[in-house]
Amino acid sequence: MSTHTSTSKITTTKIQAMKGRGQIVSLTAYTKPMAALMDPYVDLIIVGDSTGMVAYGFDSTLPVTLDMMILHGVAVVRGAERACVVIDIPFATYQESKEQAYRNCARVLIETGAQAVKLEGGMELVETVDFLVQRGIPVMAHIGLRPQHANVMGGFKAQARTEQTTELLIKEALAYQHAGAFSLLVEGVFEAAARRVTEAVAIPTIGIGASPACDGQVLVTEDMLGLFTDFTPKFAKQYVNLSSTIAKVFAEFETDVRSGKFPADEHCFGMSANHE
Ligand SMILES: Nc1nc(=O)c2c([nH]1)NC[C@@H]1CN(c3ccc(C(=O)N[C@@H](CCC(=O)O)C(=O)O)cc3)CN21
Ligand SMILES: CC(C)C(=O)C(=O)O
Ligand SMILES: [Mg+2]
Repeated sequence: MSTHTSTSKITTTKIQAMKGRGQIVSLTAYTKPMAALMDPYVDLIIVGDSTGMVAYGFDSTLPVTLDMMILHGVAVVRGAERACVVIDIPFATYQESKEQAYRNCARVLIETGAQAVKLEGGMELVETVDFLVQRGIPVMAHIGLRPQHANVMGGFKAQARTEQTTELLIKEALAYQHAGAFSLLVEGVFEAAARRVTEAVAIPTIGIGASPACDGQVLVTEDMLGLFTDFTPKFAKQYVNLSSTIAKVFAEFETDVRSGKFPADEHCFGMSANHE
């Protein structure tokens, strides 16, 4: 049951103010019906570039385009009455320059009506985030495991295991806060690092594979529902296996069609009372 009493839109400033007031609840969505189903229960909906792996079958998020994110963003915004909607900006559409980032992030917000964008980065992207926020674009900064960096990192590997890498993560988090990010997405980091980052910054941390120490939690919805089975990150809790339910329905449909049980009279035009 949702604890929210009003149906007014949750803004990025409301999300920012939720730090220290209980856990922030978030899930990913790529379509209108999923967004509408989760809207009463979540504070934040992230239109993730994980859609490239979950819905399109790519083996990384790199081939996802700005046009794909905009179309999914349009759909999700139509299903999200109250949750804050944040859209992932895909690989190679913001790293070239802060002007390129502004042009593409502005296009995403204008064409979708979402509240904010999410960008993956380290220290190299702080100046860009500052540029965007000063010009009216709310940014969630995605730190730690950055799937768009998988080719440089040698795959999807947990981050901030050592004291040195933990200190770098804290430095990045503080720099993004200073640049005006309204929140941080912290992915795939060791518990001690997530806890120290969350304690160090005044903006909320939303974790995925980043321990309960964060100010909020997000999961890829298809992982939680058992609708994505190509791989399972250690941090993905599967609440239900909808894949097996759906497969059973498809098998039943096959049986019905092959046996002539479907369609029945009630599914057909002109077959009700009198056959000539
Ligand atoms: N369906 C889905 N769920 C996700 O969480 C997700 C995506 N797709 N696509 C984009 C990224 C990729 N992510 C991933 C993918 C794989 C692992 C993984 O298999 N990790 C291993 C090894 C970790 C290590 O070596 O440190 C694990 O056991 O969790 C983690 C995150 C998270 N994101
Ligand atoms: C970590 C999650 C929210 C993400 O970036 C994605 O789904 O693409
Ligand atoms: Mg992403």
